Amino acid sequence: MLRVAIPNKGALAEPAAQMLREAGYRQRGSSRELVLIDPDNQIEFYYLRPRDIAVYVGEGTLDLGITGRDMLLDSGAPADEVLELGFSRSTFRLAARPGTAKSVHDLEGLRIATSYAGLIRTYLAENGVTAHVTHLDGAVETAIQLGVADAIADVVETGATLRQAGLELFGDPILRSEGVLIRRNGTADPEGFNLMLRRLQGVLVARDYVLMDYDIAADRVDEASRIAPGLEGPTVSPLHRSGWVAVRVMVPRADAQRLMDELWNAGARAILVTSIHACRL
Ligand SMILES: Nc1ncnc2c1ncn2[C@@H]1O[C@H](COP(=O)(O)OP(=O)(O)OP(=O)(O)O)[C@@H](O)[C@H]1O
Ligand SMILES: O=P(O)(O)OC[C@H]1O[C@H](OP(=O)(O)OP(=O)(O)O)[C@H](O)[C@@H]1O
Ligand SMILES: [Mg+2]
Repeated sequence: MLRVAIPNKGALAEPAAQMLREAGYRQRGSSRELVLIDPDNQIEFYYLRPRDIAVYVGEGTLDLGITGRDMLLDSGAPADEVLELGFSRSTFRLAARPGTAKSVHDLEGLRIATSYAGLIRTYLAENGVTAHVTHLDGAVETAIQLGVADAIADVVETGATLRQAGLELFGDPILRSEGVLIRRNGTADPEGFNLMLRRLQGVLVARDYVLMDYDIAADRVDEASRIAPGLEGPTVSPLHRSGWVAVRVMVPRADAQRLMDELWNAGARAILVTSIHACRL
């Protein structure tokens, strides 16, 4: 059986389980379940703390895992990212009270609190800065108010938590993170790995793309295909109306409205957009 680590709580847990369900895997019904076997797919899912997942996968105890890129790199575990999953997007950034610092170089000799000590130590070293790093489990924004730190390095999504704490971002973003599928580096593909990869890729494509159908005069297909080329070129079928064809093409969901406008201007009519429920490319 393929053994796969899934985050049991936090920002990654629900989107990871949802993506696996969409990929046709069983997921647990209650947060009390720590292990779930999906016999149809020959997979054991282990629900673990997101921070521990890279460690288990890096040691080879588990074959694959879903965690955040920031957690993977912070752990230093010998595991590689194999697929970006597009959820739990965040940026790892420096913040402090206004006026404290303008860049990482202003942190010389100061105290920095973070849950990602590995990441920040590497970043300080890369920038030739020596500072005191204090590791905290969470709620690091409060460390400044409590006088434990002069600056923090933390995960930022909307920035609402920082604003609430009266803090400001400074310096360049350190890392852009999202949920990722990971595996131990330098090992042979575990049994069932390629199947899971293809299924997850299918979910990503089904989420990001829509099908666009339209009718158009045959002599304008080339022009329309330049507007919406599709992944592997459009499918063109004959229509009863002479000189016209039906075209089907996959387009990014986010571009659908703009492409419909442009295709209309290029002579396309009866333009329809349909969601993709599942796919295997
Ligand atoms: N508010 C957020 N929005 C988007 N992604 C986030 C957010 N907070 C954390 N993440 C990302 O989710 C992943 C897991 O972080 P999370 O905060 O859930 O873990 P944790 O702090 O160990 O768990 P917990 O907060 O439950 O103790 C990380 O990759 C992080 O970048
Ligand atoms: O930019 P925002 O949208 O405000 O999100 C960022 C916040 O979310 C995370 O906290 P979490 O809820 O995971 O608590 P934690 O600090 O205990 O990990 C992160 O550590 C920030 O505090
Ligand atoms: Mg957290």
